[in-house]
Amino acid sequence: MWCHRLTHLFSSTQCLLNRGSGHQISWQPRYRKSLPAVSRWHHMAPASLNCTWQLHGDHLELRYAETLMRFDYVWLRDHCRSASCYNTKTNQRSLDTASVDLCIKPKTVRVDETTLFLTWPDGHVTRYGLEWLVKNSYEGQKQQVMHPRILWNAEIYQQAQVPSVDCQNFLETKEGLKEFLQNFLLYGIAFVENVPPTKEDTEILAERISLIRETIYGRMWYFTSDFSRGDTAYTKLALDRHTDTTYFQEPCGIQVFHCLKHEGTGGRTLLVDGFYAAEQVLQRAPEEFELLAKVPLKHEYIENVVGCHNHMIGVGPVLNIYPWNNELYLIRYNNYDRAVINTVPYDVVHRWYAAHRTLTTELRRPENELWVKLKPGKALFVDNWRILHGRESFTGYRQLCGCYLTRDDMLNTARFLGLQA
Ligand SMILES: C[N+](C)(C)CCCC[C@H](N)C(=O)O
Ligand SMILES: O=C(O)CCC(=O)C(=O)O
Ligand SMILES: [Fe+2]
Repeated sequence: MWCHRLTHLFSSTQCLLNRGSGHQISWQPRYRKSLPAVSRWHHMAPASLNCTWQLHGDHLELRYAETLMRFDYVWLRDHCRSASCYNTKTNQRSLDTASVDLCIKPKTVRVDETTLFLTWPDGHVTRYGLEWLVKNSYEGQKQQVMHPRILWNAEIYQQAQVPSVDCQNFLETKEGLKEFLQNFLLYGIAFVENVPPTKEDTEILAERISLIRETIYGRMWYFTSDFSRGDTAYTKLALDRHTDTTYFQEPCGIQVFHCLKHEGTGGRTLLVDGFYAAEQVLQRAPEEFELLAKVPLKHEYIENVVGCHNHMIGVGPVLNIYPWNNELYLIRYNNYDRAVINTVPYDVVHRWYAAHRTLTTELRRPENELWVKLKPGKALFVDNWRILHGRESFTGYRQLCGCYLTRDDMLNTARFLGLQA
């Protein structure tokens, strides 16, 4: 039995992390035919009594820092950090993994206070720091929070009183940028204030945290209700909550909105934390959560207006989770752009509709809705992999500008600033 440990670093309603056995999307490791185990535990000198190890037919078992770890022998050879196996200047592997005998076993094993030493049949010696092993082992990874997040409904978000960052502070100081990114990572939305209301200034903001992802809508876009493009966004109509570009194989990571002008009524922006809603589904109906995470669907963008002919298709489940720790990382939800369902048989389709309804009910709870009125000078960054946006219908002239950004490069900036991302 493969055990998943539940890790509670945040309360369960606040964090969608390692969910463990409650939710059965996990994978089973394939065991090689095990050789008889050597069941003699090795204890270390008094100084390191907290480390014990045991050699098995196909793996090494190591207990250190209250973590029981199991290492496959090929893994231990493959990750060798010696000068001939790993280039510390480039942080790249030099060892050709394909040259490792899949039945390899260490000839000798030794552990001192800090280090595990393995000698291989050809005499090569591999050293691992015990701390490094804890950090990099499967078991150690599972105990770590990958992405700290605060899941929110309107009340949680408002009570948190997350401050907007001042534009100058954001552009000119490391602290301003770091505070902004920390909030963005935690909540999936963040605001910058006192931005000059132009497309060019919005572009400068966007480039401070990531790279602009150019799409069929251009690099920086401007839009009004002129129906210049074949999409409801270019009208005055209300738009229900959704994520954008669900019809891309990889939906855009971040969306930036800056309202440059609005002379009229309505047009407020709706924001809903998709991960909070998904967490509610997981708590109430785990089998429906699983279905939403497993059934692949198509989303489609078909446009035929003067000068714009586009047909985009993206396939993927509504909820995307990392298979190894069940962490949710992307929600793909857009009922407008969802294509014909022809990837699932009829009986699964029916259960899928029921699961989709459960999620929709959560997403539509008024207490989960955060309404904001975007004004010139206030730029909004939305994590399009997590937060749904929508808008109220409006009257009058309204002009929005913005762009999409890549998520990887935002994470890169965050890591550079020392944030966990
Ligand atoms: C943001 N901008 C106006 C450029 C594009 C809007 C794209 C709308 C599309 N239905 C989607 O949800 O992806
Ligand atoms: O008009 C708005 O406020 C947002 C429209 C929209 O959903 C979009 O542009 O992606
Ligand atoms: Fe949108």
